[in-house]
Amino acid sequence: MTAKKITGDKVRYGVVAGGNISQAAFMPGVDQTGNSVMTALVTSDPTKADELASKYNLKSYSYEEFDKLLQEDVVDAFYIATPNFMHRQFAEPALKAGYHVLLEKPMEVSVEDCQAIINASEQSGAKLMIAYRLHFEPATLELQRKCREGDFGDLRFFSSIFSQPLDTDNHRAKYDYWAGPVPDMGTYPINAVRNVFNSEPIEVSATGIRTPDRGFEGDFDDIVQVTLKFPGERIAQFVVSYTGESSERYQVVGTKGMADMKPCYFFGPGVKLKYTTSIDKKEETFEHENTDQFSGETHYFSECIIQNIQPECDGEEGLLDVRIMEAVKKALETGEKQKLAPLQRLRTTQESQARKFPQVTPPKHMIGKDSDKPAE
Ligand SMILES: NC(=O)C1=CN([C@@H]2O[C@H](COP(=O)(O)OP(=O)(O)OC[C@H]3O[C@@H](n4cnc5c(N)ncnc54)[C@H](OP(=O)(O)O)[C@@H]3O)[C@@H](O)[C@H]2O)C=CC1
Ligand SMILES: O=C1OC[C@@H](O)[C@H](O)[C@H]1O
Repeated sequence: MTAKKITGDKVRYGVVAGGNISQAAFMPGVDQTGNSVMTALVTSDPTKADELASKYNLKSYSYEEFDKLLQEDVVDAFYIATPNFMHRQFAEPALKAGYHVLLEKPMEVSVEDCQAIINASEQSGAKLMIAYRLHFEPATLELQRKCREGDFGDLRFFSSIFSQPLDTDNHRAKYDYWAGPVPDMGTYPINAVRNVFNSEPIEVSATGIRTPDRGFEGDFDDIVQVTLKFPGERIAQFVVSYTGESSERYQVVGTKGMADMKPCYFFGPGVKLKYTTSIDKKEETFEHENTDQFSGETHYFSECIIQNIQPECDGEEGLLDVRIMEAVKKALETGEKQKLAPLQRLRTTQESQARKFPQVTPPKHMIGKDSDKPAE
């Protein structure tokens, strides 16, 4: 199969899974991109197949009908937002069939699965992008560029926290490590520090704990501390948690100055990512407008499809994060430091990727079996 060519002026998207992030963030942001449109929904929930599909004027399909959809001319691309362990199940056949794929983070639950998804994309030439919404967020891109250009001197260390209390009903609470806080939230500090240092870690160590009476069905540590050693004697550490109060921050310290970003990972109405720098003891704060990060990533990916450009946050970027998560898992299981083969990725975030779409208002209520939960 060869990659789908766009015939109209908009990329037609099929949404796979109508969960929280699809309903609250991706779907409401598509219209204002101007270069993207939704035409199909793939869901296991009959209420979503009916009500969510009609809200956006979409053709709906069950998971069992996915192959049928691949044979029809209804979409050019998919946005896949199933739980992590189901990403390959939809991404691989879609890419093989020539459909472009915007795949939610983390890319999958093993390097082997990530590689299979990359192979499928290379086989047909269809574009693959991992939905790293912060790769299109102006404050993030600006700070990462300053770090790499030496504004803070020789970067020495990175430190971060990301915490969010998790509802015991959420799918993340029911499985193993791969639905736990390291793949779910650790993606953010891991991806941030790789782009801040423009480098890949060579050693990983980790400690995890389980909060007493946490009420989660799944077998995973709910608070995890990770240390990453980078070439050039640089270090990064972060803590992610499903049981602490919501909090997020990262700090980068160099020989000449430092940056402190807070908030740094989240999105949504009113969330303005902001950072303060301190260089030669002079403090300055940088705050950008609140942007719709989902519209931004969708606009960029559609542009890549239309103009035949390899997306910056492609499958390699996703795999390199999952490679670290696999090492964290081993470090937690064995209590031992894990070595990673030295690697250097040739691409990194670019400020030209910034997109400034106004934040859309998410719907007040979710449709379907998740409807008891408020849209975030
Ligand atoms: N980029 C970002 O900022 C964010 C990314 N994400 C990523 O998006 C993905 C989905 O997350 P989110 O929307 O929060 O998850 P939800 O639990 O809210 O939704 C997941 C959806 O997947 C479908 N599904 C299919 N099989 C299962 C299963 N066994 N258990 C639960 N759901 C199933 C359901 O959709 P249906 O009923 O339609 O079949 C369900 O509603 C994850 O990979 C996550 O990491 C999540 C939040 C933020
Ligand atoms: O942005 C995010 O923050 C909360 C997480 O649960 C989610 O999966 C993640 O992508």
